[in-house]
Amino acid sequence: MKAILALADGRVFHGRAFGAPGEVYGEVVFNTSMTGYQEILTDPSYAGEIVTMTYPQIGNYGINPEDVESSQPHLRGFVVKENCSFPSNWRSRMTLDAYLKEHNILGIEGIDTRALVRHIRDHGAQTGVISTTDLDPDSLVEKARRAPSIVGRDLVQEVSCKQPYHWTEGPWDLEEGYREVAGQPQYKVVAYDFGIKRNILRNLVAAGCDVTVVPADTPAAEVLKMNPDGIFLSNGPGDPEPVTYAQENIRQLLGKKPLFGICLGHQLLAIALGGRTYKLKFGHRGGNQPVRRGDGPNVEITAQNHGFAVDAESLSDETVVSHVNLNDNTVEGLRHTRVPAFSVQYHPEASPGPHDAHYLFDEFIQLMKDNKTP
Ligand SMILES: NC(=O)CC[C@H](N)C(=O)O
Repeated sequence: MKAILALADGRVFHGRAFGAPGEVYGEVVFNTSMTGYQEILTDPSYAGEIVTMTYPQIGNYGINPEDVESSQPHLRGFVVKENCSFPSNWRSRMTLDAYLKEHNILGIEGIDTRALVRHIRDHGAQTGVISTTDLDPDSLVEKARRAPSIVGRDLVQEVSCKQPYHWTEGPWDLEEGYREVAGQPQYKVVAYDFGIKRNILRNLVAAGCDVTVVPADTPAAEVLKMNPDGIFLSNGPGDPEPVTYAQENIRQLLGKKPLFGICLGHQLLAIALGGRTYKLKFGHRGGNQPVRRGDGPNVEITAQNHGFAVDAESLSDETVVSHVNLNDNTVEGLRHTRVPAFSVQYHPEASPGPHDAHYLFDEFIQLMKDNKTP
């Protein structure tokens, strides 16, 4: 079946449909990870986005029930050069095509993804439409132009949990799969779910935390009533600016309990501290983004997935930029000098990606230890 991807600026790509048929709009972005498509599909941070994979063949190790970052895919559409119909892996249970059909996600293959990515790099990430029902390029470009932009929309409400829950699953292991962690947890953590990835929760459990996940709009007072040792601010989709209730809650929590934020959590913390965010031209999405830690020679290779960033100029004197992206000098981490709060724009939990930044979970533990009230 034919399918078309049309961008708001008029560029059109013809391809073949896989996954579910239909029509969707979303912010067209690209991810340069060579593996990890299942984790990418199920990362709630991609809600509202049409994701292009730069690696030319996707789906070759199939779909297994373990490599998921949430219970279902969240992205709007999936763009690949070649979708592999004959996966080979001992854990594979179904093809990518069958999985996307099951979850009603549109895929388009046979796209010159190199040309698409170069176009996005030159002209910026923008709204696009994938369709199998309307094959008129002019009509699709017009639909892409009229579709809502990712800027200014609160997508957190679409993905956050509705009720609090307790998380106990630890990291994956070849022999046993995901396992519980032995021993009594030492630190009570409340994790705000702005679209949280499971591997963050698994890493917190592995670091010795008793983790309760709460909905994104849980009032600060309610969180404080639970008397946690630390509060985690999760990753999540879309523009941080309209998520004002979270910014307000974070403002109220600052200085009361140690705070650790990742990605959207980092952006929301920055806004709560008086900073601003802005939309990057085409974002950072992939598993090999170099980040410099502090002023020294330490460089981490990191997993990233974001389209917005914190404006360094907007930060107060009390907020230190702790990490910088070596590709474009954007802010990758911050730390408050007076109250216990720090955050990173990238993903120390990887999944998919390198584990260089795993030490950040230990830093959160240390911060909770230093601030523990007897
Ligand atoms: N992974 C994330 O949390 C992404 C943060 C935010 N949605 C962005 O695109 O910048």
